[in-house]
Amino acid sequence: MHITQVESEHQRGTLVASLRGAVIASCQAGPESPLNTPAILASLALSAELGGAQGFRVDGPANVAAIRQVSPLPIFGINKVDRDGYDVRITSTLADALDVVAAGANLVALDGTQRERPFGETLAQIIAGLHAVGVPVMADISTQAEARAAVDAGADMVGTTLAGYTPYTEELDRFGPAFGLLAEIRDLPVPVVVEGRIWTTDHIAACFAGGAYALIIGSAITVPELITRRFVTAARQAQAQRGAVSA
Ligand SMILES: CC(=O)N[C@H](C=O)[C@@H](O)[C@H](O)[C@H](O)COP(=O)(O)O
Repeated sequence: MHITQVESEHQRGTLVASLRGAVIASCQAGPESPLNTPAILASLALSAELGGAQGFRVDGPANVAAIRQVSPLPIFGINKVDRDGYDVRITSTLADALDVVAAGANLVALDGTQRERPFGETLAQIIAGLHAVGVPVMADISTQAEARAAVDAGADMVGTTLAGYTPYTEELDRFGPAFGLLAEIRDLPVPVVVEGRIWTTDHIAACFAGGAYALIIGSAITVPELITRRFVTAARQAQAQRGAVSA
């Protein structure tokens, strides 16, 4: 249902304001993951909520609907679809975005880069389509220029999600959050969300000290394969060091 511009601004502003300082759990599982079913992702989300998470980032209508059934917390819906000929993947069309809204998402996160989108849609058109139904938009970006363009296109928030993952930022250090990009965009007129590669409490302190408005944490909360691998790798390194000392 379309609402007036004033109603939309009020609705979006209230929701964004409620997320200041939040830790949002990204509850996603790759196609190869044993956790990749809506019911299991809903349980993961509930566990994160018990731990104090204040919202979720969720991929696809089925997973959004399952989590909406178990929690009233804000959901950033995304809709990852691979389409031949396009590099954009995270919620690349307005129809993909509206599908996760219909499933229960309160906000939409989408690829906020300047790359070409299917059906010739522009970032500004997709954002306007979501604003027409009162839904705030977080633009996932990889550079300062993209962040500025996303703000000009109407984005309510920007997220550092794609730093290091676009072909032209692949040279960036992929260990730890995108602190360099955060420093470049912290003074934008919209909230900046640090998303991706947050693994330690020191990271969290540094993100907020660096101007982050909220954080989205995925793997370190909801991907046991990667959590386990981190500990196993540390164990192997410790053993190798002990071996080197005693040899
Ligand atoms: C680059 C990209 O497509 N990132 C995706 C965005 O939805 C997810 O795969 C990440 O898990 C998410 O950004 C959270 O990051 P991390 O799992 O590092 O906390």
